[in-house]
Amino acid sequence: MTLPEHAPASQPQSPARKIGVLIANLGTPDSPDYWPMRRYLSEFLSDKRVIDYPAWKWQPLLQTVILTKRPFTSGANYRLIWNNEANESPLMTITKQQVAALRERTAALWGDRVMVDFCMRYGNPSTPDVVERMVKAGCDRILFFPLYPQYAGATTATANDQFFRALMGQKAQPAARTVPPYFDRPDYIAALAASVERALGGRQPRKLVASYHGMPRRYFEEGDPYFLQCTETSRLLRERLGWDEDVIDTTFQSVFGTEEWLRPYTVEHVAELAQRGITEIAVISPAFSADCIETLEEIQGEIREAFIHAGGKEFTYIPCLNAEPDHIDVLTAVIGENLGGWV
Ligand SMILES: C=CC1=C(C)c2cc3[nH]c(cc4nc(cc5[nH]c(cc1n2)c(C)c5CCC(=O)O)C(CCC(=O)O)=C4C)c(C)c3C=C
Ligand SMILES: [Fe+2]
Ligand SMILES: [Fe+2]
Repeated sequence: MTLPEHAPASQPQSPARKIGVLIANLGTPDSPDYWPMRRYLSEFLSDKRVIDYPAWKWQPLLQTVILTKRPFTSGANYRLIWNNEANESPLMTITKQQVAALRERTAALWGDRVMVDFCMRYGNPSTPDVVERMVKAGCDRILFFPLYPQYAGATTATANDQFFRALMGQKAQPAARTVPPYFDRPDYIAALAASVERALGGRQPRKLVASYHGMPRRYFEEGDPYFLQCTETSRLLRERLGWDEDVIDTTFQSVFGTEEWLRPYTVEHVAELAQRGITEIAVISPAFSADCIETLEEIQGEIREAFIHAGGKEFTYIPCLNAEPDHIDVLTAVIGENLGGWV
């Protein structure tokens, strides 16, 4: 290609046009030590989509009280589950496995025209860095896929916000699409049901607790559809399993701060179940596409202990869909549908 005289020497030779599929998850600290934990939590908890108090009110409390103590307590929890071999959190390891599996599938379907990569909303690899890499590799179209089955302002919307902010920095801005929530897709529900059957060997438990990450109740009252999408996932899962209405309970975990969050709280609910004589339960966590600190430490630690302490006997944790082949099938199908007209 002949460049016009005024083109800078560094002008890129237009590389082959590609389509980027950018998988996004929440993020995770680079290490469980104090400063990486503090940096990560500060970025996360300064996000207005997560904590919506005015900065003048929230930042002094966050930067002094909360970020003095929480990096130590959260760091200790991350240490319990850390993948020491790869020196990263389980969320990072599983996200990499999901992306590796998706690359195989997309390569088989669309060859090297489609490139798959991942970014995190907080921490590394950052959304702007990966968008930049995709543009440099020749992507003139990007499909952005926040890996949350249920929409929440604090997860899907803030990931999308960050993606669009990253695009603001691009001179040659690619065309962009975002993937909608998939909480009610029959193949996602079928993959959840299969994970229940795998973990329980096909038997029906006395109670299956579907524990979703919580959020302040006020966000729901102000219009966030997360609660409704979670209850719909539970209902469809129960129907798919063919179980009676009282077998699955929907609960919410990970309460943070002093406001009322979505109820019932998982930790209280499992203790009540044990006290009512329901001493064998299974717990699934459909809002997480990958096992993370909230499932590996909170559910399998704190929540399990609350159940046993209240008289519970058998607590079965059903792992997230992670890089299971049927989960990768679902994600590939979602990608294929959302690439309509591009491939
Ligand atoms: C799956 C959906 C999620 C929603 C909804 C959500 C809302 C939300 N979260 C916080 C505060 C914290 N969340 C933390 C961890 C965390 N949260 C999600 C997902 C959702 N959050 C994931 C996948 C993770 C795990 C990340 C990992 O590295 O494994 C934490 C940090 C953990 C800790 O310090 O112990 C906090 C804090 C709020 C306030 C909120 C709703 C507005
Ligand atoms: Fe969270
Ligand atoms: Fe937690």
